[in-house]
Amino acid sequence: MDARANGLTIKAPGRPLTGRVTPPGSKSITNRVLLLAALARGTSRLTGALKSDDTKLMAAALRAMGVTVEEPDDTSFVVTGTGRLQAPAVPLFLGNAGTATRFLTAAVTMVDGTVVVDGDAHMRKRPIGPLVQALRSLGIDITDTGGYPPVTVRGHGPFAPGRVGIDGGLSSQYISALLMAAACGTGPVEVALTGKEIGARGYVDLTVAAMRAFGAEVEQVDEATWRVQPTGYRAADHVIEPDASAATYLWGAEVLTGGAIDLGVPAAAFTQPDAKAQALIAQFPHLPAVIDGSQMQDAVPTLAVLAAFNQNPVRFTGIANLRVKECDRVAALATELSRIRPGLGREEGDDLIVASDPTLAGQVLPTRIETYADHRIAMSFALAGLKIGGITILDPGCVAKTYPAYWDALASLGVTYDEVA
Ligand SMILES: O=C(O)C1=C[C@@H](OP(=O)(O)O)[C@@H](O)[C@H](O)C1
Ligand SMILES: C=C(OP(=O)(O)O)C(=O)O
Repeated sequence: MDARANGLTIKAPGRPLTGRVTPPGSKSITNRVLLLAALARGTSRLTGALKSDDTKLMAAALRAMGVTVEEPDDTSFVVTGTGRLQAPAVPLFLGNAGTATRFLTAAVTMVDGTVVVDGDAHMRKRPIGPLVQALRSLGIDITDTGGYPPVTVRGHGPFAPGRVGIDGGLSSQYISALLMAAACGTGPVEVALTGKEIGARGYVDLTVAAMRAFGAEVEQVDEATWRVQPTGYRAADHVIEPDASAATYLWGAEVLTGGAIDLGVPAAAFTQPDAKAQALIAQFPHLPAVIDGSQMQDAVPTLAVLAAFNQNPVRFTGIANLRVKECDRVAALATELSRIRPGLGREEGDDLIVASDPTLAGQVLPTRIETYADHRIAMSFALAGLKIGGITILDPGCVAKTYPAYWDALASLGVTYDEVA
């Protein structure tokens, strides 16, 4: 099996999938601790790390700013920082890594010099305006391109003490970015939410936990305000937990095939928000009629594909910001589900409605699934291929963003593929 193939046609196994597959390290935690270790003075050993497009781009950007990032093995980074980032000689290219792009946009304001933060054509369509405006309100000289990358920062040192408001409605990553940079300020900084409730608060909790692990003092003053003390960061050794979003595909494969897949880690041990999806996945084929996806956003593609085989239809709510992820996931899920069987998925406002059809299982429905360069569309629709014959996932290599070994992991459970040239 070659993930560089134009497509992979999945052969429905027709039997329960059993075996042991440990998901790779968490993307969210890896990219947080890479940055925090880089901002610390001294050497930090990060183990259990994810090595994928998103984390390699983060590591490369940090190297370009004078940080030593060594890779002694496939799951470790050893990071040696000086407590300062240097201005890079060329623009930082961050592909379609939202975490790296947003986190670094705030962090590079501390650099003495000009930094351009840029991404690929997809990232250039993902909004960054609210973060840029918040940084500008702190007196930072920063410009974006109509609300999108590339962003140009003329850095002049750490944040001054004060308060910064941020609307995290489009992305919680803006809040995480400000919090992580704030600990390197010259005095206490308060980060306050403006606008309505954010999706995925759990990602901010993840940020606070990572910051504390590297010596930061951050307290949540109230529901909408965090106060960060100017401690800077202390080098630390850190064990990164497996990726909860990656785990959802394995939990999904297990319930869809009636199998038993040992992830080597219980669902309750994850601290990432997507682990909440496990309690829903365990209810398959009786998923609830309404699922609020706001606190488990990256798990929604997994749940949506499972919903197609559920006993009752499912409406997904709270997912408006799935429209500004790697692709418009609300539209992509509706379109690709309906490619399998007309009407299987549809949009209603920003909700996604998945019509359930348990009789899909066992049918042969030759379908070429467009993946829109979105790893989660590829990985979730592969689950449909476990039950339906003829499902082809186009551009299967896009899983390299967060789970390069995905196709091998399914193969290790006995799934086979035909390559489409
Ligand atoms: O902070 C993080 O690690 C992430 C936050 C979420 O994004 P948004 O905050 O942009 O919704 C999530 O979708 C992304 O995969 C990872
Ligand atoms: C939205 C995602 O990624 P990011 O925002 O980190 O690019 C994701 O991995 O589903």
